[in-house]
Amino acid sequence: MGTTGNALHEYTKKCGEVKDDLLRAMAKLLELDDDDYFVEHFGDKPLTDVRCSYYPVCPRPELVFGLKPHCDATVVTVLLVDDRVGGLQVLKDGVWWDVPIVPHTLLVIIGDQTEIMSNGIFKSPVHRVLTNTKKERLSVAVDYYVDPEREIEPSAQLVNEKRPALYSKVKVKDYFARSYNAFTEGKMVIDTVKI
Ligand SMILES: O=C(O)CCC(=O)C(=O)O
Ligand SMILES: [Fe+2]
Repeated sequence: MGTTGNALHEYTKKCGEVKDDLLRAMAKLLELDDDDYFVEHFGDKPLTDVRCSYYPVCPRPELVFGLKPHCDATVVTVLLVDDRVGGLQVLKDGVWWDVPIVPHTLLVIIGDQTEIMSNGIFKSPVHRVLTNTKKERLSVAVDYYVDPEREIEPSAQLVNEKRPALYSKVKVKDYFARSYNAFTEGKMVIDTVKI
């Protein structure tokens, strides 16, 4: 591995520790018996990928998205956003909100896999990136996924009479397969597992 490869390897390892700490805190918050509930769900062969995105200057931002609306199919995405230019927005109650830039901070986006496992208590937000007429923009996203050969479903501890399972069990690999089509068609893949 070259220098960039080493740096990326170190970076994803460190981000991995952040995401495990965060997922343990989330399991605690949900009062699950096991704080490692989410962490253990990754399985023996979890998938991690890194997406480095470059958004060039765009003369007509009203016509072109940097990245169109979507949800991440991850457990969580750890995002290093450009601290010189905004553009990331999240959809809440039908309104697009700018995600503020906080320098030297990692942004964590909850992904679909956490929404499913938490039976909808944690939501995977719809988000998008706008283009900018003056400044180019960079981001580095580290995506953490459960082992594609495993299945995910709502935690039994978060399913009861008052709150039945909101999502059906799905093999991660199958979820990925649907995810690409959904993205190109502008649909949300999580809707395909909603009960
Ligand atoms: O570039 C960004 O800030 C967000 C990227 C993103 O949403 C993604 O890669 O899934
Ligand atoms: Fe995303």
